[in-house]
Amino acid sequence: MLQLENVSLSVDDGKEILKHIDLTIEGGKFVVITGPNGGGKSTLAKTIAGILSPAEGTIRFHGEDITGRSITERANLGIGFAFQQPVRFKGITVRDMIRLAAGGELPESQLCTYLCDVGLCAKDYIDRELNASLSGGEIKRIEIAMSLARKSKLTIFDEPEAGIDLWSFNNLIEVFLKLRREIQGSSILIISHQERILEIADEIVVLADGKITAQGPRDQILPHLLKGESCSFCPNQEGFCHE
Ligand SMILES: Nc1ncnc2c1ncn2[C@@H]1O[C@H](COP(=O)(O)OP(=O)(O)OP(=O)(O)O)[C@@H](O)[C@H]1O
Repeated sequence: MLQLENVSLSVDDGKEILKHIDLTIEGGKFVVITGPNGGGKSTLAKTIAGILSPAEGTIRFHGEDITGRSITERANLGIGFAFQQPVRFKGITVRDMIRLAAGGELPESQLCTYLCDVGLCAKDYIDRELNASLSGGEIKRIEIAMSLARKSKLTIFDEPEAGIDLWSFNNLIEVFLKLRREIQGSSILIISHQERILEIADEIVVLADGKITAQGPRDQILPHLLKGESCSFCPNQEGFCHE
């Protein structure tokens, strides 16, 4: 479904953030990318979504070369991205945003289900404006509800657990388990450090120092991540891939 071949990305000062990444994500898979802070995970997610452009390499989605495609074009092709720090829009309600994400009208009951799934009481939130009065955790959950409504072929979540309280985190795991049951031909790519999210992955990818240092089925990779304090997948053996 998604193929990255030899993808590299540098920032303005010449620092190489992604180094020759080869990665394939098959349809119907729930894939978690983990690794030490600063390893390049968010940069990789943004490169797949089209927010950042690689200096070299090719990105293919369903066989089509999308390397030069914009974020909007990729969204239209079916790549959805849930931001680590979601944007807030003045004058637009939660209802409007979820409908926009779904691409049209939605029965009220379905709108409410998306909000309930992320632990928000629909009657309290559906007509709220998406503005600064919402807390970081609330807006994050709304962003996840929008991703559920979008039903993209590939949905990318960058640290969905960030800023979410423990009760909502338990809910979030339920949401991902539900998504995992329902994905069929679609795929989910999650950037996360959380053991409970790693535990429900089909595949785990470890990214450290801009390189993929391990990749494989959860049962192969997770025991190594949990084994010791220092992660055996870190190239310098000093980083901590799992927190
Ligand atoms: N625009 C930029 N200019 C300079 N350095 C950058 C830029 N963007 C990212 N970096 C650096 O690239 C590295 C990778 O950043 P990235 O946010 O992708 O890491 P990450 O693996 O998602 O980290 P975390 O787990 O802390 O969220 C970091 O060292 C970061 O400081």
